[in-house]
Amino acid sequence: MITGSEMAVIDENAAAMGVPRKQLMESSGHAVARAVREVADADASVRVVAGRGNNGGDAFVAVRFLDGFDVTTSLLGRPDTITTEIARENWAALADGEYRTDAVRDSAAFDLGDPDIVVDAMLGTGIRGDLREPERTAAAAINDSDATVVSVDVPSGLNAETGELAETAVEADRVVTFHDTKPGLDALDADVTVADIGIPAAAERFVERGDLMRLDDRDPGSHKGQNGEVLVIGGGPYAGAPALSAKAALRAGADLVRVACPMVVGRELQGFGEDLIVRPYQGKQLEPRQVGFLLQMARHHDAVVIGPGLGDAEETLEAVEGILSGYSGTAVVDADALARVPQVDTDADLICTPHQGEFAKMGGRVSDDWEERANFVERFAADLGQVVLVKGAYDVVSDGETTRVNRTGNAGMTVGGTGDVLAGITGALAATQDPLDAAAMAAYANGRAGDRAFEERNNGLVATDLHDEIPEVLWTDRGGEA
Ligand SMILES: NC(=O)C1=CN([C@@H]2O[C@H](COP(=O)(O)OP(=O)(O)OC[C@H]3O[C@@H](n4cnc5c(N)ncnc54)[C@H](O)[C@@H]3O)[C@@H](O)[C@H]2O)[C@H](O)CC1
Ligand SMILES: [K+]
Repeated sequence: MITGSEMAVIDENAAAMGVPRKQLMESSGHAVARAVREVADADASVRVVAGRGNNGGDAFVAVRFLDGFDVTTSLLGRPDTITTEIARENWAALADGEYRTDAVRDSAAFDLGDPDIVVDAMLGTGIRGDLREPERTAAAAINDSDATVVSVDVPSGLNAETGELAETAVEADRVVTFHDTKPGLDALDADVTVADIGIPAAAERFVERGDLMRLDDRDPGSHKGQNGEVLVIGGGPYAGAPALSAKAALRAGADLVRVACPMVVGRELQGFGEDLIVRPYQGKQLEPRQVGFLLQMARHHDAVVIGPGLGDAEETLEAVEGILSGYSGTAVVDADALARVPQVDTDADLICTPHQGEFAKMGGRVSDDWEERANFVERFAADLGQVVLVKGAYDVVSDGETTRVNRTGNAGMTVGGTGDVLAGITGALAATQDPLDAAAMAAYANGRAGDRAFEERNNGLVATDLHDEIPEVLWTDRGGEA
């Protein structure tokens, strides 16, 4: 099962891989036509009732595959208000092909007639709220008629995000849904078929620009509040690492980032930027006596990043264990802090970000072959019950069930500090997103930022170069087409 918004992610990934949505629409339309042929007698009359989005577009395609039937296509609205280019093109193809079409101006002008079959293509995954006019009147007419109703993707009125059915929803006899079943379809008294529309498996496996659509405010799946507050627990032997993470978190959209660090590096850390809020504690390194204070702070943040620059002193790692075992929010665990993850008992949702060496130390199996590595990481994540992101030329992200692979990034990024940047981006995204999605998007964004920096700096790239590229990658450069 897949929600409408996750479908849009995969769709965009497919487009990024050279399979544009118009091609998918052609397959969708063909599948709808096949379903109509299955229920239609040779002399059946077919009435297509289409909305102005891509759900309607699928039906316009279907009409071209129904030559020989008595088909009339009604568009609910003016042709120039069709919302997407590809739906408009397929509508125009009907007009140019002398197919029988009409555009319904308002509900008073809608007359269903008495067709044998209705193709319900008013609303698909793009629905918001209850049916408005003229869709509402059309749905009532469809439900009053004796026609066999074939719904495209979902019955108009079913919300593919929540599975909720509007009171005025179309009552379908058959549903042809695409790629995978959608929430709510199971509960219907209808014959549901899932049509393969040619989305490459890679569009789900690999992280691509479509994954970043989850950051879109208009995403119907997102009920995220503000953009989150992140606490970085790092520093001691090193001051640069937590600064790199914290700045990356800010660039990745976090509203507030605080860095808790030993007093000895506090001033140096503050020197890295006025945007950083530094909360120094006594001592030269993290020790168990700070656990209480840090846990209290952590509770007031949406996500914690723990590890950058902490070092591996025994007291420090003991304190890490104390923090993780007392914390129940979301934490990104990086660098030396990773060592204690396998033995800690925690209620927190962890996102562990080891490179291959750290992963091996945690007990994971490594491999040079990314597919084999993906299997190893998946099993390790399943045993651990946490999200694991193993960095490499191909990053592997898994929660033990779903495993994603990221291909962005380049050899220039082997320079120190890029892992700290990744941890910071992951923390910012984990403040508002599901942990697995956050890790996948962060790996993609970090690599893309590195690729953009590499274009300018080549092998002279340094970790701070990535910071400036992050906003562009996350919010401007992610493409998207209708
Ligand atoms: N990979 C795939 O699954 C593919 C699916 N396709 C089909 O595209 C639709 C989704 O298309 P989209 O354009 O995003 O949205 P809709 O057509 O569902 O609706 C948008 C349209 O409806 C208006 N609207 C929204 N809410 C309401 C309402 N409550 N009442 C009335 N009107 C409403 C809105 O303003 C827009 O005009 C998916 O379901 C598939 O059928 C593609 O073929 C590509 C592959
Ligand atoms: K529909």
